Amino acid sequence: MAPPRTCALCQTARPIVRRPKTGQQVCKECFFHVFETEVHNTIMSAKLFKPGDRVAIGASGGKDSTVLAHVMKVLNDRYDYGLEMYLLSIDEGITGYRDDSLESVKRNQQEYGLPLKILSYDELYGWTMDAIVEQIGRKNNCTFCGVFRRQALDRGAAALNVDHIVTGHNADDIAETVLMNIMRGDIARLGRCTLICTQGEDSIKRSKPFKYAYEKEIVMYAYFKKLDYFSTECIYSPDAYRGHARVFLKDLEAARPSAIIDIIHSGEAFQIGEAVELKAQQTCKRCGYMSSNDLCKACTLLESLEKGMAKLATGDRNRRRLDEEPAPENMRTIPMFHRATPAEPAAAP
Ligand SMILES: Nc1ncnc2c1ncn2[C@@H]1O[C@H](COP(=O)(O)OP(=O)(O)OP(=O)(O)O)[C@@H](O)[C@H]1O
Repeated sequence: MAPPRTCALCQTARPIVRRPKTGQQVCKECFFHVFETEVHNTIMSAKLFKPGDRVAIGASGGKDSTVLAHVMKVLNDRYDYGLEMYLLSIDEGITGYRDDSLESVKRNQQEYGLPLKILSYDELYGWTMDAIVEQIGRKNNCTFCGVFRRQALDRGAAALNVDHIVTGHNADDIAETVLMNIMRGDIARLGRCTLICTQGEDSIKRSKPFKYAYEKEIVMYAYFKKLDYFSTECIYSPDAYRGHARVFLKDLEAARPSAIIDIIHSGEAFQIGEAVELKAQQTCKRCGYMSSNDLCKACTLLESLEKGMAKLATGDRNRRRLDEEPAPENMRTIPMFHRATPAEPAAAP
């Protein structure tokens, strides 16, 4: 069938893309507009922000967060959200990967004129991912990185005195997570993973304005807008199990593009029974970060690194050996978590 001569939306210009989400043939300007408008509608229907909110954009320099920073700026100006926005980057200390992607973030910072704060694992934990991988190897290092990043983002946000972090998690990421939680039988997480906005007891709000944005459309947007981003995958073997979910999802999407949204809706529709409620939150006895045990996950993992026994930290089998090993005298610990209150002045980025 010959392609249509005019854009399905404006009926005037020549179509140049076929929207992966809907199959519509649209022109470049209409594609930008419909993509931005859908994100705006997501933000409005979830009531993510109110005027005056201070919001940190988790900026990794990759495609999703680069497009997020751009679109957040466009929408904040176009619809007068009244947000005070910051870029927040965590430097995991991965040579040849994060150092390069942070250069993209710095260039974007110049272009958008948003203040940027970079917080490194090295300054917070005394360990870079390069050093962690040296001790633990490539298997399971994602566990350390994920736990450390989550806390680092919260601490960076507290230093900026913001109470809301937005991340570039997209519809594909969320659908993959739904599949992974089903495959693992993790019903408690299944109930939470489709939420557009999460907030622990005293934690900082996190939200995902790209919850319904397809990865393919994000890539197209970045390409046609000529955005400056870093496109290499992490050199320390991305999460293998997620990789299987990703391949499976891509196959489903090829057969039926709505599969991504359908899986998200299925995840949302699950009713979570009382028996699978998450453990109650308290604060870590060592660093004050929220935790469901005496020690938070980051302190536990850091202790295992300091004892030189990090390989034992990610499985339950050898936990006892790890707990029995005395802590080294000069063991590094994470500074006390202190959430700035609105009355306090924010630290300079
Ligand atoms: N080092 C980091 N510093 C700040 N934010 C981060 C960092 N790593 C991840 N994030 C945030 O978490 C989101 C999801 O991260 P993930 O690791 O899945 O990367 P991704 O899907 O490749 O996204 P991106 O393309 O933005 O890197 C990112 O879009 C970003 O908002």
